[in-house]
This record gives sequence, structure tokens and C-alpha cells, in this order.
Amino acid sequence: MSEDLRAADHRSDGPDPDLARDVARALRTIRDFPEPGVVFKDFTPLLLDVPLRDRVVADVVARRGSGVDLVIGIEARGFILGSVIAHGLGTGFVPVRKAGKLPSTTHAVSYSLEYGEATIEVHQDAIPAGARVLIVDDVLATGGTAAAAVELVRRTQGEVVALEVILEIGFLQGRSRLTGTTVHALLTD
Ligand SMILES: O=P(O)(O)OC[C@H]1O[C@H](OP(=O)(O)OP(=O)(O)O)[C@H](O)[C@@H]1O
Ligand SMILES: Nc1ncnc2[nH]cnc12
Repeated sequence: MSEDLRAADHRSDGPDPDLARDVARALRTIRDFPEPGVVFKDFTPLLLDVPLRDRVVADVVARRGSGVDLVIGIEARGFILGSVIAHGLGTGFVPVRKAGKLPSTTHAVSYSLEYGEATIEVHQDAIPAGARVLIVDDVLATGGTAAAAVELVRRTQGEVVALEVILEIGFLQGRSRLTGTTVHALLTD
């Protein structure tokens, strides 16, 4: 765990004041992965701690309440968190996949991220016009992935309620690419 991980500002008045601290302890830092110079934040240990995972879900459910019609998760790590959060919210789940993986007609958006470039897609008929959509991922870094997901939802004529992430890597300034989108990060590094 990085010593400088700090809680987002809801920490002291939320229903689970120790959540951010406990999640920070569950994250693992791996240097020079997947390429030299990248400080990789690995959330897989969190997935092994079932009570902590359930507290993360409860935190999102408490914040978003009944204001969400669909959760979308971004391949691959966003699938894991997005699925359990959709279950907690009692909504459907829509996978946003890397290019070429979805079988039916898609919208596609290309973007760059901290260590490369990619294209993500969503099925054109997965999100009804006007649906209130929560986007879920593990990490917000440069914001390229999240901004592309927002654009995909816009193309379906859905409405993005918010982006929920476990960790925001602050120095990469991903929020600056998400003007007009509500962003909630449990932790900021
Ligand atoms: O803010 P950005 O700079 O766009 O980076 C954040 C994205 O990078 C990671 O996904 P990655 O593309 O590595 O895919 P993975 O989930 O398959 O590991 C992470 O899960 C986010 O989706
Ligand atoms: N530094 C990082 N750690 C984990 N996931 C990431 N996605 C983009 N940058 C990342």
C-alpha cells in the first residue's frame, strides 16, 4: 500500500468511515508493470476479502440509491466490480468490451490510456434511450478509458449518472477529460 493514499472527502461523514483506509490497505503497488515507468495499482487482493468487497458495494449502493437503471463495466477489471455493484443495486449490467469481442452491432470509440491505445465497444441495443447509467471501473488514470465510455453512453442516448472508481491516480488528471460527468473515487493516490 502506498502511504500517500488518502480517502475521498466523503470518508468522515459516510456510513462506513473506515472503508477508504481498509481498501487502501488491500491495494498492491507493482512498479514497472506493464511497462517501465508505470506504477501499477493492483486491486485483485480486494477481491479475496469478501467482507471488504461487500462494503465497497454497499458504499456505492448507499450513494447511488435507486437512481440507476443500468451499470456498465469496462473490460476487464470493470466487469468484476461492475457486476457485483449491479447486483447490489438490483440493476442490469452492460459489458463495454475491447474491440472485436461483442457479437452484435456496436458503437465504438478509440482512445489512449496510460500505457497504450485501445478501442472499446458497446452493443447498440444494450442501453435504452434515457436510461440512467452508472459507469464502474477500478482505476481512473489518464481518463481516456472513462471518457470513451461516457462517449459510448452518449451515442446510445443514455444518461451518465456518474463514474465510480476505486482509485484515482491524481497526477494523471483524468478528471480533466470528464468535464460534465460526476466522478467519485473511493481513494486518490
Ligand atoms: O484512465 P486510463 O488511463 O484510461 O486508464 C484506466 C484504465 O486502465 C485499466 O484498464 P486496461 O485497459 O489496462 O484493461 P484491463 O482492465 O483489461 O486490465 C483500468 O482498468 C481502466 O479501465
Ligand atoms: N497505474 C495503473 N494501475 C492500474 N491500472 C491502471 N490503468 C491505467 N493506469 C493504471
